Amino acid sequence: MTLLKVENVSKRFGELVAVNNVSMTVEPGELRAVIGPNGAGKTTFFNLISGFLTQSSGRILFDGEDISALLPARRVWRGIARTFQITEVFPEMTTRENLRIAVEVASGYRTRTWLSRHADTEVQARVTELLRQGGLADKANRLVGELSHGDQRATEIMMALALKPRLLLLDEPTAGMGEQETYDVTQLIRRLHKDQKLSIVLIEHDMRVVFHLADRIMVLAEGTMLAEGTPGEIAANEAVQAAYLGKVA
Ligand SMILES: Nc1ncnc2c1ncn2[C@@H]1O[C@H](COP(=O)(O)OP(=O)(O)OP(=O)(O)O)[C@@H](O)[C@H]1O
Repeated sequence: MTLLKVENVSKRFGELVAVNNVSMTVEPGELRAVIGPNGAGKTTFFNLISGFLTQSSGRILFDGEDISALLPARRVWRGIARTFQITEVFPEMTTRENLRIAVEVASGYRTRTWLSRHADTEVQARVTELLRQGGLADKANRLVGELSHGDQRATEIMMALALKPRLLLLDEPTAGMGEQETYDVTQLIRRLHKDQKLSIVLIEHDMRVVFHLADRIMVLAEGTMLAEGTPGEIAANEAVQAAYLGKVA
């Protein structure tokens, strides 16, 4: 069954139509990129999926159920997790502590004052697994604020994964990063997608990242969907070249 179905969604801010009648489907295990020039409506589109904004019209189905009216937290519990353009971690805490908080929240232990030995062992095992998957094992005891931008992003992504999402939304995961960090974060996303068959939608400006990762790409321009297709189809699309890729080159 289709995992995410966005149907004819629009978002108006007064006179401005930031997202104009956009539809998109994401199948289980798919990695979908959303690209487009500045102000195209990408972040607004993400905010509609995650529930930080409510659409002016249209609807959003997740796993066949209409989630259009659900608050963000409810969508998280349904299985939609997201990261932000600006990394959201606790810089004064270690990588392990950051992940531990996320695991405790995900397992409902965060509100308890005391954990049984069994629960504690379970949490620790999950944290260790996430550290390993995120390539962070050797940085487990470092303060996150002292890590490279790429490792901070990896920590944030693994915190989102602690929620065991069925859909991960990544808003410009390589924003502001140098070559090496961009490469490392791209490899991490690729691993999560390929090894864990995680369904991912990502907004990304770096075309090398997009064409390396995406199964399918949707191009937004001025709030409307300009094109949709495989990386090959998008690269060959003249409207896209004219409106977007041409400007980048
Ligand atoms: N809360 C808001 N109120 C009013 N206008 C908004 C709001 N959020 C976004 N917009 C406008 O909607 C349009 C789309 O913005 P959005 O941030 O979604 O684009 P974007 O494609 O993510 O851009 P960028 O690549 O620069 O992040 C822009 O014209 C923006 O100014």
